[in-house]
Amino acid sequence: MTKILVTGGAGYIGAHACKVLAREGYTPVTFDNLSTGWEQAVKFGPFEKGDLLDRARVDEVFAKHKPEAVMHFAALSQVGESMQVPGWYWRSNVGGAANLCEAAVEAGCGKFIFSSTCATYGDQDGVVLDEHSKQMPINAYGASKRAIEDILENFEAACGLKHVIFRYFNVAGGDEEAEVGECHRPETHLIPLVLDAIDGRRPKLTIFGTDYDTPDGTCIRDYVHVMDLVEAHVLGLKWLESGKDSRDFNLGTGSGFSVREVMDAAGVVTNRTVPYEEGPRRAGDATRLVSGSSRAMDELGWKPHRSNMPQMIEDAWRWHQSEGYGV
Ligand SMILES: NC(=O)c1ccc[n+]([C@@H]2O[C@H](COP(=O)([O-])OP(=O)(O)OC[C@H]3O[C@@H](n4cnc5c(N)ncnc54)[C@H](O)[C@@H]3O)[C@@H](O)[C@H]2O)c1
Ligand SMILES: O=c1ccn([C@@H]2O[C@H](COP(=O)(O)OP(=O)(O)O[C@H]3O[C@H](CO)[C@@H](O)[C@H](O)[C@H]3O)[C@@H](O)[C@H]2O)c(=O)[nH]1
Repeated sequence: MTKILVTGGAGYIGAHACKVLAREGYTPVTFDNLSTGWEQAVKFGPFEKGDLLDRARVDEVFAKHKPEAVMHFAALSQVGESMQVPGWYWRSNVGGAANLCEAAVEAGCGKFIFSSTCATYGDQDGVVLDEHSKQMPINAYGASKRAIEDILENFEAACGLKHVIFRYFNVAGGDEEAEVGECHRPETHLIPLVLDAIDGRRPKLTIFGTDYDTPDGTCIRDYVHVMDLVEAHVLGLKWLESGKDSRDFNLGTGSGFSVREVMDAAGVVTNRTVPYEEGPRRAGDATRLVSGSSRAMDELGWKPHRSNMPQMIEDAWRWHQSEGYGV
């Protein structure tokens, strides 16, 4: 079976990608240092423990498995943290990606699918964010991802490495069977934190900023279901397999939800109230990030049919109430 090297396959999105790749007849080979991931999440193919900054180890894994393509999910990915330790983000995300591209090219692997982010667009309130929008990141995380997009352009020009770049908006929800799910420790993402507050795992949710220029004063994001998102990656893989050119795609739905709207929706789905307090803004947060693009739907034939707020919360809630990875 065709092998795909999945960096970050022990993490939230990477584990869901492995599940869908296996379902589609590929063998996902997870490469992960377990810094924020879980060995228990690696269920659908072999596991190779390693760090992308360890070039010899990356080479070893390419030589052993000879993957047809790379899906590169591994990264440090917290906006707030990136503003506290920017050097770590640049070193790990950008250095790791450069190593991975070089190793892929030297091993004769010519297809690369990359998890980028709408955080590369920065804070452009009122602007529809499509693939032509200017990229002006306002935090170190987004800047490191923007730099990796440049690396991919350079590797294509210099070595012919073909790529698909996916700029995700906010990823939420989980596998319908709850075999894998969102498990960040510490958790920083809004929906799992809202669910933690609802079921008493945390005393309350803190809303980061209520003075933004939005109808209810809280930040607006575009949420996309993780299973829809990883299905787009399989379409991206098939795009490259069919010999098409490198391409970038936003992955969002075009609908924005404020922090308060997410809390309200979670209250309805779970039939509970969300204990909360209002707090100050978090450094690096953009006011509004909503996709204005249908390129993935038009060109890849992507159908994000689970990406509605009640379904995403329901799937996240199912995982939340399960034993998860037992951690
Ligand atoms: N979660 C979101 O809403 C979202 C939105 C936009 C983009 N993304 C991107 O999607 C990707 C996956 O995000 P996630 O939420 O699944 O994160 P995650 O933290 O759950 O998964 C990342 C995985 O990468 C591994 N990893 C990190 N650095 C590594 C290194 N140097 N070498 C080897 N393994 C390493 C971690 O151990 C972890 O298993 C990231 O690139 C992130 O930037 C996520
Ligand atoms: O306790 C919390 C946590 C979050 N928020 C707010 O909720 C929104 C969403 O925050 P979060 O879930 O942390 O996601 P983002 O900071 O938007 O970042 C996510 O979404 C980005 C794309 O928008 C990805 O690139 C990142 O990897 C991913 O972490 C933001 O306005 C936060 O300020 C709160 O008010 N309270």
